[in-house]
Amino acid sequence: MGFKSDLLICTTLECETKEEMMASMEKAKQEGANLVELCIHSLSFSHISEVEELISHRSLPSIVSFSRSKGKLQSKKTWLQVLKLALEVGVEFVEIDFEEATDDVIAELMNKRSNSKIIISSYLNGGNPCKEKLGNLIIQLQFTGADAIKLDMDVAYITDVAPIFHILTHCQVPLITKAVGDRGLISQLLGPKYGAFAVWGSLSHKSVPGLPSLLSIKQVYKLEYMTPDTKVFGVVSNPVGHSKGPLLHNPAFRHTGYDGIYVPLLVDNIKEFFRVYSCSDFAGFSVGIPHKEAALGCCDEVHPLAKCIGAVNTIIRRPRDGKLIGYNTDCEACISAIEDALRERRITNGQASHASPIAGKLFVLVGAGGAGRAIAFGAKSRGARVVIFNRNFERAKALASAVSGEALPYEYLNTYRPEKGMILANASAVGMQPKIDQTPVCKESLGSYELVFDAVYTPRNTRLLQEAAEIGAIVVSGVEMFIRQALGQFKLFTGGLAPEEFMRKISPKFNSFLINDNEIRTQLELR
Ligand SMILES: O=C1C[C@@](O)(C(=O)O)C[C@@H](O)[C@@H]1O
Repeated sequence: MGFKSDLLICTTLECETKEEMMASMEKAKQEGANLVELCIHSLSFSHISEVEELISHRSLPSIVSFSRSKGKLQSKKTWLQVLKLALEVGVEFVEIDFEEATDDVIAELMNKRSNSKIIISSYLNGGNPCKEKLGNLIIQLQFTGADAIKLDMDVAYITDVAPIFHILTHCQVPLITKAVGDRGLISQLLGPKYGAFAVWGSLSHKSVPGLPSLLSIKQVYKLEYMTPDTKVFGVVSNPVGHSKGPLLHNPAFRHTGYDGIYVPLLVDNIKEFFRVYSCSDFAGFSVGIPHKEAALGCCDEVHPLAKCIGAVNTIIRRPRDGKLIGYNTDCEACISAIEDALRERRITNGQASHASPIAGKLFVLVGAGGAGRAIAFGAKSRGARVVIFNRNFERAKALASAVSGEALPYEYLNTYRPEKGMILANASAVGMQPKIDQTPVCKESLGSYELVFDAVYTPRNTRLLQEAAEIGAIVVSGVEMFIRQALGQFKLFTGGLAPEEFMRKISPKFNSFLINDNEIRTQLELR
């Protein structure tokens, strides 16, 4: 893997006082930034000498920017004075808005500078501009004679980011681009692949929609290692922020020396997503809620198990012909985790047998979405009797008929106790972060279950699992299913075996990663 040591990792500092700005700069440095954007327009200062002091004492290479439209009514004179002063002090970059960049201003700044570079920036509001419009704007920006140009644009959908990659590849001048908003995240995470010389991140205490944290850039994605050949993988989901996929797959790629990156993909329309991101670089995908069923229709070929389940959680782009092939790794992941836990108990009790410990059992499933379908088919394939509860009764009935099971009205779930020793599997989102105080089945009803499984893995120990453990049931966490389905995906993504021991070793860090700095260090030491 190549090392792009010259990648600039930047964060924007908007602070009221010089002292705050200095402290934030220090923090940015600790979190891995090697460049900061000092927004002078956010500062309250009574004399320009304060700005001079700030710039002279900067602890990181800096971009001095001063947006007059966002500023605190400083006059044009102050504005120009600040920019010229920054050049005199020898700051690395000075940034000006395209609207302010008249020929006179540019000439004045060019005359003043020695080694500083001038960035001319523009903000494009309104989403989804066509390639031509973007191309024209870039030409205009280049025409100013700037050393680098910067383009921030609002995006409404993840597919609106694609033109950014196009212009990054074709621009003649160093280009910085940012797609603003939640759906713009990949503009930073994949930018270096397409030639971006700088990426933006946020400080850990100040999350900004659409920006990765500086810590995740350095520790999780390691963007400085990205090359044009890096293969792109990601989890197509909505919401996607809860996914621990990036924390598992990125270190696993590195551990095995595979040149890939795995990113969160916040997708609204999955068909459109695959239509737009159709090049071979986008090599493989995990599919999460609510897209697992619709994903089936996006594939050119579907593995028989996934077809039978009616849900796809893994898609790879076949290198030889670019076709999308769908798989389901959820089914085996969940059922084998439940079987292993039951077998362990049987072995402890001296009752080991070769048959599936699920065979003949009453298997109570909550949820009939993509994950629920995979679990229902898995349970049926092992000879269980499947009973399905789902808020939407029609969906429960449809799934029950597909697995020759029974659907019961959701209201009966809490009183359903036909026999002892049943298995309960929650495949609904009840209990998932942030609603962690919720549970699909009340504690009083859990006594009839020998084993309780929860597909929810954020948090690791859901209320359902806590209460099941309290009454002595065997509990199987969604983390186990998550790891197993990811092991299957890794194999499909890379064609090689997944580093299981390593992936298991890093998974206990999931809950605290990116929250606590010490945890991140521990994670790093593990690698
Ligand atoms: O259900 C899940 C979880 C997941 O969506 C995630 O959160 O990373 C990834 C999917 O592959 C898997 O089937």
